[in-house]
Amino acid sequence: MTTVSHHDTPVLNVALLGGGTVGSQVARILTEDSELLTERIGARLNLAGVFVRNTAAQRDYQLPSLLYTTDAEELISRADIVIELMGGIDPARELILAAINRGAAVVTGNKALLATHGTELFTAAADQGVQLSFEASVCGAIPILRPLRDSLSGDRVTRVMGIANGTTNYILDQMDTTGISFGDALAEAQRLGYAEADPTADIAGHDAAAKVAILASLAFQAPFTLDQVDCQGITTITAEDNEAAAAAGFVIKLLAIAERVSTNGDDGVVLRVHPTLLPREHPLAAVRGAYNAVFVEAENAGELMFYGAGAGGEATASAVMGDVVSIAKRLQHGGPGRPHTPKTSLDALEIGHTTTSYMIVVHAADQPGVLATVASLFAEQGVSIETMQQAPAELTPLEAERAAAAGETPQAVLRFITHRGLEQRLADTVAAIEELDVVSAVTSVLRVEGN
Ligand SMILES: NC(=O)C1=CN([C@@H]2O[C@H](COP(=O)(O)OP(=O)(O)OC[C@H]3O[C@@H](n4cnc5c(N)ncnc54)[C@H](O)[C@@H]3O)[C@@H](O)[C@H]2O)C=CC1
Ligand SMILES: N[C@@H](CC=O)C(=O)O
Ligand code: NA
Repeated sequence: MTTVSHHDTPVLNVALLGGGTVGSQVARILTEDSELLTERIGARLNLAGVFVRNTAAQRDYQLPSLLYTTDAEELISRADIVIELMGGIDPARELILAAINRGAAVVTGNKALLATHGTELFTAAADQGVQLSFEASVCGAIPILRPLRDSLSGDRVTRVMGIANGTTNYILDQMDTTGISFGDALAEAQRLGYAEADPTADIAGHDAAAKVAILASLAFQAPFTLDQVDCQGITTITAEDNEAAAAAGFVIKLLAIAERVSTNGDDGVVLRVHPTLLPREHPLAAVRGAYNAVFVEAENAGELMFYGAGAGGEATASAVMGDVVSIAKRLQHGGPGRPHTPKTSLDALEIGHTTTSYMIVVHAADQPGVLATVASLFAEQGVSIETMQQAPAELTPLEAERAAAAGETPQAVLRFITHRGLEQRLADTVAAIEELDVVSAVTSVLRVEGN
């Protein structure tokens, strides 16, 4: 079905099923990043149409109205790659099968479907020799499925454990840190595009259960389904639970766990999703908002941790597009696709171009006006001060005696932490401070990141 455009660039037709939170962002990337994608793939991705319920509805990213259609079959018949972002079981299942049977490759983010009808879909794809990719279905933007399937395929995974649902993590985090009610936190998660169309799937744990079934299928190389997961959601968590957990030094997280178990001659995998108390210093306790994180334990690799945005339109669209580009490269070039060819036109820039913040420790005369003088140098460079602390310089008794005898001005230590600013301006500020007569030394300049 690949066609050639009038510029001799081959064209791959893409059908998008669903134009909601994630679908809209995929449409945006296909449109706005078309040139970049063409350069990476060696073929142009042509968005042939978007299957929706209502062609007249307003969307997060609006395409020309001609591209919206309610005729999925016709759209699929014109596609090399079909991206399913509708959610739900039917008609998503039937449409994916129709695409596969027509020889189109499929990308989906539909964990509910894969965790219930995965075997049927993967068998159909294998029979037809087409790709079915689904990185977006588990933990949004986090590349977790490909590492499990490919990178760890020479190892034996023993356990997968993590936070796999953004909505519930957001709700629990908001309840824990702001005291907001369950209902308000859920409404906010829906507004931000984290929740499923029916958020019961999130709060009852079914979404995390579907994800852990998919994770386990790849980790243990055996098919697992949603109904095999022991699942408890967060609907029963009360403010009292939160208070008791906090008082004991814990935080409540909804964990999804799949582990290889061999007890009393039974060898298999236990799959579970439930609210869990974690010590506040545990790495998973620090996973805030709609972020997800997954620990993978393997016999030879040891412990690995994957972390990133677990939900949201843009983040999830990134994972969808990763699958699309990978498939498109294979369709275009065969095998694993064209090797990565770096762009030579992109320059490596000097560090002065970056933005960061500084901690600057200044030893200066402890006398009126000095602080204002030093602070004015920040202002001159447009550097904003986040915090400033002043303390008298700590001298040993011997040093103090010697300084007094020499008639030296008492010294103060000023410690500044700046807001983020252009590195060059921060460096220039430090140089200007060092020039001041009232400054005896700048004793420490360190960059601050992660603030
Ligand atoms: N929102 C998120 O953060 C993430 C979502 N996903 C998955 O991606 C998929 C899409 O999610 P969202 O974009 O959030 O959903 P959404 O509810 O915002 O969008 C769904 C779209 O599909 C269309 N649609 C649904 N059923 C249809 C039908 N029967 N006929 C025609 N059109 C239909 C809707 O009109 C809408 O345009 C789901 O499978 C979801 O589980 C996966 C990872 C993250
Ligand atoms: N509803 C899901 C969306 C991503 O998979 C979540 O909250 O994690
Ligand atoms: Na992912």
